[in-house]
Amino acid sequence: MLSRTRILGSVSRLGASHRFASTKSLKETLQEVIPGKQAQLKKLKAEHAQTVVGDVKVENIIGGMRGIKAMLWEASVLDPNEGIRFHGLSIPDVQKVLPAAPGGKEIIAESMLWLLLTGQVPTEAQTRQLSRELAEKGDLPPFVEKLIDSFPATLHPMTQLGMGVAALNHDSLFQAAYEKGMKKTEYWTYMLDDCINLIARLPALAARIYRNVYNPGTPLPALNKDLDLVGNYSTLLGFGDNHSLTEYLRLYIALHGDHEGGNASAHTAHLVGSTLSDPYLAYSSALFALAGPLHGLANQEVLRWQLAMQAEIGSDVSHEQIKEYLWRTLKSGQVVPGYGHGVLRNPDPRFTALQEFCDARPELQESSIIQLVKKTYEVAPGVLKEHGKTKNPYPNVDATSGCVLYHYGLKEFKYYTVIFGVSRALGALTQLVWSRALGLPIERPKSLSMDALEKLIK
Ligand SMILES: CC(=O)SCCNC(=O)CCNC(=O)[C@H](O)C(C)(C)COP(=O)(O)OP(=O)(O)OC[C@H]1O[C@@H](n2cnc3c(N)ncnc32)[C@H](O)[C@@H]1OP(=O)(O)O
Ligand SMILES: O=C([O-])CC(=O)C(=O)O
Repeated sequence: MLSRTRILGSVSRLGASHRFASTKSLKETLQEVIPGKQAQLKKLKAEHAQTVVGDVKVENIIGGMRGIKAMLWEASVLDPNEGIRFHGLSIPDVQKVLPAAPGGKEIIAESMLWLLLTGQVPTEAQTRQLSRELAEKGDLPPFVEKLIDSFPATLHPMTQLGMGVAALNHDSLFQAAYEKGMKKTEYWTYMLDDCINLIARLPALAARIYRNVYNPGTPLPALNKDLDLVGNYSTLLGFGDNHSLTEYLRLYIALHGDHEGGNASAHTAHLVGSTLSDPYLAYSSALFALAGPLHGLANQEVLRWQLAMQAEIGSDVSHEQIKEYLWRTLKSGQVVPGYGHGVLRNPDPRFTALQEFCDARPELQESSIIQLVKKTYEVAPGVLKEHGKTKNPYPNVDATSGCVLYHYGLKEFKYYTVIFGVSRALGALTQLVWSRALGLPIERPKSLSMDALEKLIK
């Protein structure tokens, strides 16, 4: 593990303005940081616009653009072997330096958001100030409550979340200012205001969906202005007195916040936002990408698959029995959910951090579902290597994220991707602010038909 001194070094390596933040607000801090980034981009354009940093092969074009370096994304970069770094900080680094909730130990959404947006580690006071701001802005407009309440309980929670987020654009400050004719230099400030308002409203929106689908008629408490975002979310879900689950949700939501720009949800937000669509519409689109089983929905699929395994072969199973079950899944032409990755080539450090959370808690050590996930991890990479298709036979974060929720009583696994959706807003919305601050253009890559491609090859 890195020493605190080395982590502080890593934070300060980000530049003179990226040391530990002062007493400034989030907007004031960004105001200070933005000119330096704008100058960096100007220099890159002036000195390196024609510098070649990679080449494009036919396999990239037909292979989902895998491997092409094609987007600017400021808050995080994913290394295939080491995993994600947020402004240069690894997961163990952020676990050391980012403020937790009062009485808690895990990173919270606010401190992660501050780091993602500014590249700085917030002080305790700044974190609390942001928590209060989010709680004060967190109520839903009554028409959105009515809209959500009108959905049938059988409508998938992710569809409800995406529709609710899109409807919140009724109040978009960015869109209103655009209609009035704001200057390009003002884009980012309205974008920031919208992004903060959206993040603030996600707990009330996501919890209302949970209440309507799984506990209809149960009253929803008012937001507590002294709680952090996830503390409030957990309370609204009905788990506020379960400290372990609340802490787990804090860690889960902070760690899923950003995974560089090319993943399907973040990229969707970036693409839609590049048309100057407001952040509610951009993030709503991202949520529908997250709702696919190869991406965010895999966390629901993992649990469904592990429970089916448990129902078929029992809880106290041998490695050999799990191997046979894995082979049955593969031979039936299905993917093993929670394994493989588009970029990672080692176990996902988010998976490792969530496993460490389990290892530190005796009640989780005794949980049959958590033990089954662990045993599966012990044999799945070997089976997937032997199967020989996937480039990465190791677990991704979805392999473990749901089982802790399940153990602590949040058992409705069709809801799990909504929690991921509350989290991914932190990174996707951060980049929308940066895209507007840097004046990035509309995204428009070149496509080719197979005939056009063959012509090019000749
Ligand atoms: C938060 C997240 O989004 S993390 C990802 C969550 N998704 C999952 O866990 C679903 C299971 N995993 C997968 O489907 C894939 O590994 C993905 C979608 C994550 C990555 O896809 P790719 O980058 O295309 O993976 P890769 O290049 O290794 O795929 C090569 C082949 O291996 C297969 N493969 C990849 N992962 C798996 C798996 N877990 N089980 C079985 N086969 C797999 C692919 O389907 C592909 O088969 P094909 O040649 O018949 O089309
Ligand atoms: O990076 C990816 O492609 C998928 C992923 O793990 C994420 O979005 O969190």
